[in-house]
Amino acid sequence: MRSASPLAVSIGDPSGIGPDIALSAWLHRRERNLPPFVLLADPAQLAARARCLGFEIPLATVERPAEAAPLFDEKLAVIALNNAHIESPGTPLPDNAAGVIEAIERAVAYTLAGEAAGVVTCPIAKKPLYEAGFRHPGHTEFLAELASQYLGREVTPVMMLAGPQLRAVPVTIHIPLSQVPKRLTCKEIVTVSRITAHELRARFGIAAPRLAISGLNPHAGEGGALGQEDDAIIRPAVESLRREGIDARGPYPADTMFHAQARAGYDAAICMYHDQALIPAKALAFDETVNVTLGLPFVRTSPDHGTAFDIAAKGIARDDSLVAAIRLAQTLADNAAAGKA
Ligand SMILES: NC(=O)c1ccc[n+]([C@@H]2O[C@H](COP(=O)([O-])OP(=O)(O)OC[C@H]3O[C@@H](n4cnc5c(N)ncnc54)[C@H](O)[C@@H]3O)[C@@H](O)[C@H]2O)c1
Ligand SMILES: N[C@H](C(=O)O)[C@H](O)COP(=O)(O)O
Repeated sequence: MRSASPLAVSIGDPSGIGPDIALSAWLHRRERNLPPFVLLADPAQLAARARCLGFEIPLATVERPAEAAPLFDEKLAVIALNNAHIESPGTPLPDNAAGVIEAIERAVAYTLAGEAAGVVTCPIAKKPLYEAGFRHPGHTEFLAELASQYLGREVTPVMMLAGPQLRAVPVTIHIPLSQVPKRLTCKEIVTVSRITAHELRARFGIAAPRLAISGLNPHAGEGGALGQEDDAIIRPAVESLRREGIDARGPYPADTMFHAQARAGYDAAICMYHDQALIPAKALAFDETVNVTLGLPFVRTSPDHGTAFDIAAKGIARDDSLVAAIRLAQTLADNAAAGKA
C-alpha cells in the first residue's frame, strides 16, 4: 500500500548540486516513475538555478505537503523556507546555513506529523554549517537528535549505504580514524547490528537477515599478532548476537569480505569505521547507492555523494543516486504503511 503523502526533500547546501539533481529528478519523473515529492527550498534560488541549467520547470509554491501530490505531474511543488538562500553555485556561504538547517527540520517535522511519507535529504557541507554554529558531524547525528527530542529518549542512529550489490553499515561514523579503537565497544557493535537486523526484517522485507561482521585490523588481527580488538571486542559481540538469535558471523578480514562470492553470503556488512563501509559501497555503485538512516522513528534516505561544489550549476551532475534515494524512501514508507515496520 502506497502512502498517500509525498516525500519531503530538503534542498541541502544550495551552493552544491542539491538544486541541480532535485530539479533533474522532477524533470525525469515520468520515465523514472518517481513518487510525488515536495521540495523544502527557496523558490527564487531554485528558479535561478533552473534558468542557469536551461531547465523549464514550473514551480508551485505551496503551504503544506498535501498540496504537492495532486500537482506533481504538472508542477514541482516547493515549500518556501523562512530563511532565504543566496544563489552562489560552487561557493558555499555561511549565510545560507539557517535555510539549510530549516529545510531538514521542517522535512522531519512534516514526516513526524504524518504530512510527509519520509525525508530525503540532498547533500550538506559541514564546514559552512559549523561556521554558522551547527554542531553535528552530519545529517545522521542531527536527525538522531531531532528523533530523541520527539521520542523523549536517546536514539542510536545507524548509517547504512544500500546499493544493488552491497549494504554496508559503519559502527563508528563521523569520528577521526585515530579515535576508532578507543570508541569501538562490544555494546555498540551489538546495538548497531541489532538495529540493522531488525530494520532489514521490518523495513526491507528480509525475513532472516544474515550479518557479516568485519574485523578492525589487517587479517582480523591474525590471532592477536596484528591487533587485539578483533578477539577482545568484536568476537564477543558476534557471540552475543548469535546467542540472541541473530545470524551474525565474523569477525572477517575486511579485505576479503566484499568480493562477489563473499557478498552472496550476507545481507549486510557491519563494518567498524566509516571508510571501511563506504569505500566498497561507493566503489561498487556510486551512482545507485543510497545512504539510509536506520533506528529513527521516520524514513530517511539521501544520495551517497556530497555537495560536489566543483560541478554545481554546470549541468553535469547525475541525479541517479537521488532518484534511487527517492525510490527507496517510498518503498520503506510503503512497507511501514503496510505494517511491516
Ligand atoms: N549526504 C550528505 O549530506 C553528504 C554525503 C557525502 C559528502 N557530503 C559532504 O559533501 C562535501 C563534499 O564532499 P566530497 O568532495 O568528499 O564528495 P562529493 O561526493 O561531493 O564529490 C566527490 C567527486 O564526485 C563528483 N560527484 C559527486 N556527486 C556527483 C554526481 N551526482 N554527479 C556527478 N559527479 C558527482 C564530484 O564532482 C567530485 O569530483 C563535504 O563537505 C562532505 O562532508 C555530504
Ligand atoms: N558519511 C556520508 C558519506 O560520506 O557519504 C556523508 O558524510 C553523509 O552523512 P550524513 O547523511 O550523516 O550527512
